[in-house]
Amino acid sequence: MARKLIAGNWKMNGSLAFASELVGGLLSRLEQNSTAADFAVCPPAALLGQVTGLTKGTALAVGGQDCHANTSGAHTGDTSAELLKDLGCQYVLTGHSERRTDHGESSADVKAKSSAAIKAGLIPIICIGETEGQRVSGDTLKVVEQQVRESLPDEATSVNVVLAYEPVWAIGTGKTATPDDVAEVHNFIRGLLDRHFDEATDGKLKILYGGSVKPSNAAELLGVSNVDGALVGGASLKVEDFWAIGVR
Ligand SMILES: O=C[C@H](O)COP(=O)(O)O
Repeated sequence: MARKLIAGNWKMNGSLAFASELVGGLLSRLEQNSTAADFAVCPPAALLGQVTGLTKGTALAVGGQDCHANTSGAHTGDTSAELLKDLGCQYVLTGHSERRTDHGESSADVKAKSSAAIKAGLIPIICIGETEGQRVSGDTLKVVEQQVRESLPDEATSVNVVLAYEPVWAIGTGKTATPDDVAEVHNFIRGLLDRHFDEATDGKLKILYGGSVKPSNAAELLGVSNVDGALVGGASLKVEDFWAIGVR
């Protein structure tokens, strides 16, 4: 069975001391245990150099939270995928709903960023998901299909990208999609991907679930068919909770 990926998105949280403590805690647990899941952390850009320094040569992967579509240039405040790769990252989040909302990122932007990530040798974790209004209107599958189709870059294969289904209404709210909700969307995405790549992508292209994942609901959510891991926000900020989500 393919290993699950448990990725922690720290969002705009953390400090030098926090990163040192959290990463240290994860590394000591990884050294002392064999796990059935792979772990990754996605700290804020300013902490990436410190974190990749701590994780170099270990089983803990690191990802950025965003990258620019261009390789370099006059883009104040942005970070290129090349620099993330140079720092030692393996992943980068693209299209997180907070970036789609806070920074007006469209799926076309997400596609361009994901393409840049692949070209730089990173695996983009491409985030998609419907808002509460879209779910209530019965548009969930339509929205998810459009986001998948418009966000997947041309360079995508079943092994160089990861998708993360994050219903926006479940992010940071404590509301969690039911296992049936998650199964419906993940099975639907799997069907889309199989048709898109003209191959059975099962076990290769990972589809993560994100939205209020915590130790108490992780086993149930990670047990749903076609859930290949989790993208964890709040609960990734406590080493015991993040570890407990991946090690059950
Ligand atoms: O990227 C992570 C998601 O936005 C989930 O955040 P949350 O676990 O705090 O709901």
